[in-house]
Amino acid sequence: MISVEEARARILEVLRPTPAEVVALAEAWNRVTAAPVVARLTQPPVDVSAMDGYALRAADGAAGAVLAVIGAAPAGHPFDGVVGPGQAVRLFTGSAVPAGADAILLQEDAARDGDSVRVNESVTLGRHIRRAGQDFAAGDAVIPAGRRITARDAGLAAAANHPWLPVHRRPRVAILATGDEIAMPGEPIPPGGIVSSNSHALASLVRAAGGAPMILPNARDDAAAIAAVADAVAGMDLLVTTGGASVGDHDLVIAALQSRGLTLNFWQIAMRPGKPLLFGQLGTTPVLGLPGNPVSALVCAILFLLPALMRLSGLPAAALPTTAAVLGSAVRANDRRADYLRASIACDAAGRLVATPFPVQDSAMLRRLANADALVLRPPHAPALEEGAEVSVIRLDSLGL
Ligand SMILES: Nc1nc2c(c(=O)[nH]1)N[C@H]1C(S)=C(S)[C@@H](COP(=O)(O)OP(=O)(O)OC[C@H]3O[C@@H](n4cnc5c(N)ncnc54)[C@H](O)[C@@H]3O)O[C@H]1N2
Ligand code: MOO
Repeated sequence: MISVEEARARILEVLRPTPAEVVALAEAWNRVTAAPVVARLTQPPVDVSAMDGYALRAADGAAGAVLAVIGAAPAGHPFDGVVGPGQAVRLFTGSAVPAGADAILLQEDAARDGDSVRVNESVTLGRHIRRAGQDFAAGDAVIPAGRRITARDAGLAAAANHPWLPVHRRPRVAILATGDEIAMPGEPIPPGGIVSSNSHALASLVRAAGGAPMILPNARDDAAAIAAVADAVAGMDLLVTTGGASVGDHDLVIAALQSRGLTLNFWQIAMRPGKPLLFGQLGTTPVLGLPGNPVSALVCAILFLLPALMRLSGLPAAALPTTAAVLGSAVRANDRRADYLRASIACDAAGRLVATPFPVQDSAMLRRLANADALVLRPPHAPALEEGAEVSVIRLDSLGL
């Protein structure tokens, strides 16, 4: 059994970002840039006023001075003359500062009288002038490659005059649930069977991470049925299977896919829940085989599928961030499998995060997982800890999953 860290590294080593496609800026939110966004213009393009008021020479702007108003320059209508000594030009927020002027007299600090204006408050050289290029200059890389476009980035790309952006194609992820006992929600359930929750949970997770999920029809515990998916997944960026990964007589995923050329990179990791995780390559399609137990499948998806999707999407791939918390109840010493305990989170009077693991940690208890706020990390062979001891947690609430 390999460690969680080695398993993640082996997965990320194999995966490559999807190729680029060009999308309209309106569609670019949450996509990942495939090239730096380079400004196609300078912002602001010229020196502009940050306030409504008058442009003048700072030397003329002492309190009590009276200046001749020689014109006006509304935003978008630059004044094409020069502001000379003793002169001022009316302007507004966003107006280009006319040649000759080097200060702004605020409207509130001025008294207008026909063609002249009186300075009531002395001006300061350069104050209230936004310099050309103060935000960015043409040729600046304003957004790097490999960044998920936020609403702020979309605004920045627009300001830099980009109607389209090159982004990585959404990773296409095929999802296959296996098992004679499972039925899709709403379908007839075989005797003693259960409804497949994994396909929908995983599809939602893939979508949340910016991927395009494709739920395949469930495969029975039958080698030929599982092998048949090899044809369906050509052209997918990843095949995710659930179930049939353990050691039972009906756990056929590895053997069935090996009959279609699967090369196994690893099988079984030192982790709970999720020991029977497998990873390999089926033709050009990487295969991540998750355990069937719903909690195991989802915890493994959080630990391995999310970073895999980051890599495929063109993002820097990394383990999920952890947060420090204190235990709300004691935990036992751990064995050789890293444990990820489902826990609730609260804040104590001192403002510390308190993580309280649920007393029962069965990997079939999906409701518990859905209600968990965090996973408490218990490294292999970690000692027993008392209530109040420090632990690392992965916040599930902030992942939006
Ligand atoms: N003798 C051993 N038995 C088991 C071992 C072991 O090492 N030795 N490992 C256990 C661990 S740990 C896990 S996890 C499970 C995983 O087994 P599989 O990946 O082969 O999963 P299945 O046996 O097919 O199913 C397990 C469980 O999950 C339910 N299931 C399956 N698919 C779905 C689905 N799409 N949606 C919801 N639930 C699903 C299935 O009905 C079973 O109850 O093996 C242990 N056994
Ligand atoms: O690892 Mo299994 O995932 O313990 O139930």
